[in-house]
This record gives sequence, structure tokens and C-alpha cells, in this order.
Amino acid sequence: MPITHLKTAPGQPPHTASDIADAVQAMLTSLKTGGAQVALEYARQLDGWTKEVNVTQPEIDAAVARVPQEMKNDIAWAHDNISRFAAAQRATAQDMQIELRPGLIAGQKQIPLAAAGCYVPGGRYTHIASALMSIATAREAGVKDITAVSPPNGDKGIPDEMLYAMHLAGATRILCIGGVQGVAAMTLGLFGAPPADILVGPGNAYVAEAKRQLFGPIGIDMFAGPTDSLVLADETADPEVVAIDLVSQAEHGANSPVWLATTHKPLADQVIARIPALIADLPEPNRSAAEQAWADLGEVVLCDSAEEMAQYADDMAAEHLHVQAADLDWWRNRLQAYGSLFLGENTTVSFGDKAAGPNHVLPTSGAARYTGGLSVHKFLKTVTWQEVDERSLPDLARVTASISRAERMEGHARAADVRYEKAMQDLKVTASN
Ligand SMILES: NC(=O)c1ccc[n+]([C@@H]2O[C@H](COP(=O)([O-])OP(=O)(O)OC[C@H]3O[C@@H](n4cnc5c(N)ncnc54)[C@H](O)[C@@H]3O)[C@@H](O)[C@H]2O)c1
Ligand SMILES: [Zn+2]
Repeated sequence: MPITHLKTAPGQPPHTASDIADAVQAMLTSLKTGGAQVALEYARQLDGWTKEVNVTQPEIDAAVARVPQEMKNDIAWAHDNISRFAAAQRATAQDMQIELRPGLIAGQKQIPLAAAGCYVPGGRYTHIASALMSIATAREAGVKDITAVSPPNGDKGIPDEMLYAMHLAGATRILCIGGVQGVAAMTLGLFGAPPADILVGPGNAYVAEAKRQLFGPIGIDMFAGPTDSLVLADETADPEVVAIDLVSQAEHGANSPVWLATTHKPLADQVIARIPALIADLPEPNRSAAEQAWADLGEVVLCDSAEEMAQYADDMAAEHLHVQAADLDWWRNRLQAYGSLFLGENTTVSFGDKAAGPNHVLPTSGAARYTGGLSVHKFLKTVTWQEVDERSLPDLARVTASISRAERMEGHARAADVRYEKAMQDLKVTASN
């Protein structure tokens, strides 16, 4: 039986509008020629920032001193989880070597990138947790030079708590500059930063588009669109909790979809009835964001079975997938497409967003079909090497020359031939001795 839609989404999440792509392209072009001067001019025009971009050590120290001890403890608690999770991930990325044939040895090596650029969003909200997610993960991967950029919050610059988090997580330098100009500063190596090898971190449509356009000579973590969340609930779920969870993620922005799939119609009805009041109770501007996200993009579907719900989840490939249903092991084994999975009512996407440990920089807009989120692996190059001695050389050279000639690549074949001949020569010399 097909899935029943109890609430459909009349709007579609916007794809990168071509006017944003054009605006970003024009900005990057002038940033490439004009460098720091142009970056400063954009910072002034777009964010009203006319002060120093480089945050100095005394400024960091002063900010750290102003953050209340309790807040520091909480940020440090989250940082501890996030960095220990990343360290455990790092331990799974191993060097290895294998003797494929006698005398043909090949291996792989993990090499951390030299310089990372971490974009920490700071427009609408102060994304303290994003600083921890990007910077601490780069640090655990072994990246030596980490630049963190974030836009100013009014004329005070980067908020104290954010500076504390960036510093704690291990940023080498902090630049108070956001948007496309912030991304360009890390790419071009402005304001004392080396040109980054990789750009990571979430950001708004301008930031995401800038990263997309710069990708190629420089790496990026992923193309990140607006955040999205899916809750799967059966008759064991609490409708009040499910409704609160959906509203919590709709708060991200008007273009952030939240979806519910359930096998239990009374739950769906209760959630749909409850959400407007929960949204109305939020402060502004969160309320308007959640209201529009729910109205335009919120979706509720009724499924016949757990298997049908799982299939719906695989099709949606949500960034955040939260199961509030019986038999969590079944779900953990069955589900195939998500950025991060939240199992059971005790946890919530908010936990993962802020403090639980796994990274919150995750694939959006269906990208979970083909990739996971930010991890130490994005900051590591898994490179390979090979070495051959005389035991394998004749066979390897002969097979290589044979395949090369079948491909009509005579130059390749001759590079194999010359080695084959030398090996034969050496064999003769050894035999005559
Ligand atoms: N998925 C995640 O892990 C995650 C986590 C945190 C935040 N986010 C996302 O990060 C984003 C944060 O967006 P934000 O806007 O609040 O902060 P932001 O830091 O991404 O962007 C602010 C910057 O945008 C630039 N800008 C604004 N209007 C512009 C224009 N018209 N032209 C050119 N540049 C312009 C400004 O220079 C400003 O510095 C949200 O989309 C949020 O969902 C995602
Ligand atoms: Zn969230």
C-alpha cells in the first residue's frame, strides 16, 4: 500500500538560486584580484565591520576571562566528548602494508592535511558547537595549522563564548570575518593565514556556494544546504516529545524541513494538532523561522509497517534521523541512509547538535545517499605506495607491457620492458657468478 500523506509540504527546499551563484562568483573574482583590501570592504558593507580582522591573543584572553566558569565547564564538557569521539575515529584510520606477491609490497599511509580552514557560522545564531565540531576534529586528525573564521556579531565582533570554544578546540588563529569574504580569506591566505588545503564547516547559502565554487584546487567537507530532520515513531512514542523535537529542528530556518513518519495515526494527529502551539511559544526570530519551515516544508506520512517507514527513511536520506520506536537494534541494522542516527526517546537531535560527541556537520538535501558527515577522515589523505624487488619484477613487467600494448600505449610498455631487460641482465650476472 502506498504511504498516506497526512501533511504535505507545499513548498520545496530552495536549491541554490542562480542569483546567489552569480553574486558569489562576482565576489570571488574581485576577492582573488583585490585580496585583503576587497575582503575588508565586503566586511564593512555586509557586516558593518571596520575593525581588525585578526583576533589577538590578549583579546582572546580577555574574552576567556569574561566567560562565566559554568559556561566554560559546559563548553569543555561538550568539547571533551567531541574530541574523544574524533580521536577514536582517528585510531580507526590505519596505515597498512601488504605483500601482494613475493617482492611486491604496497601500502597505504594516512597523512594529515597541513592547513585547514574552519568556517564557523555566526549570522542568526552564535554557533558555538560548530566551532568545536570543525576545529577539534581537524586537531584530532593531526592538522597543524587551523584557521577559524566567523562573522562579527554587531560591533562587538565574535562573541566571547565562541572565542573560548575556538581557542579551546585548538584554532591556530581566529579571524573575525564571515560570509564569502571569510571563505576567501582562508582560501587565498589573507590576514596571516596560509592558504587552506580544505574548507570545512556549515554556513548559509552564500558560504556554501563559495565553498562549492572554490572546490577543486582546494578540498571541501561537503556541499551543505539547509539542515533537515526526520523522526520515525511508532505507537510507543510520546506525541508531546515528538512534536517538541520536530519544532526544535524547524527553528534552524524557514528552509529547514522537518518530517515525521509513523505507523500510528493517533500519534500523527496529536503531533499535527500540537505543533502550532509549540511554535507560537518560541521567542522571535525562532518562531517565524519554525512557523514557515513547518508550513512550507513540514511533512507527516502514515506507514503500514516498520519496514515501510524504514524504506521512506532510506528514500529521504535525512541529515538527522531519529527513531522513537520499539526494537532499536532492528532499526540500527536496517536503516541505510542518514547523516547521523538518533536511537530512542532518551536522545534528541539537539544532543547531537551540541554536545553528544559525533560530528554535527552532516550531509543535507539527500546527500546522505552517498556520504557521511564531517570526520577526521576528511582531514586525512589516505595515500598509497609500492615497492618491487627482483622476485616480482619479471612478472609485473611482462603483464604491464602486455596490457599496455593491448591499450596501444607503447610508451608505457617500454617503461616496463626496460626494467624487464635489466632484471634479466641481473639474473644472468648472478647466475654466472
Ligand atoms: N548542518 C549543520 O551542521 C549546521 C550547524 C550550524 C549552522 N548551520 C547552518 O549555518 C547557517 C548559518 O547562516 P547565517 O546566515 O546565520 O550565518 P553565516 O555565518 O553562515 O553567514 C553570515 C554571513 O553571510 C554573509 N551575507 C549575508 N547576506 C549576504 C548577501 N546578501 N550577500 C553576500 N553575503 C551575505 C555576510 O557576510 C555574513 O557574514 C544556517 O543555514 C544554518 O542552518 C548548519
Ligand atoms: Zn539542530
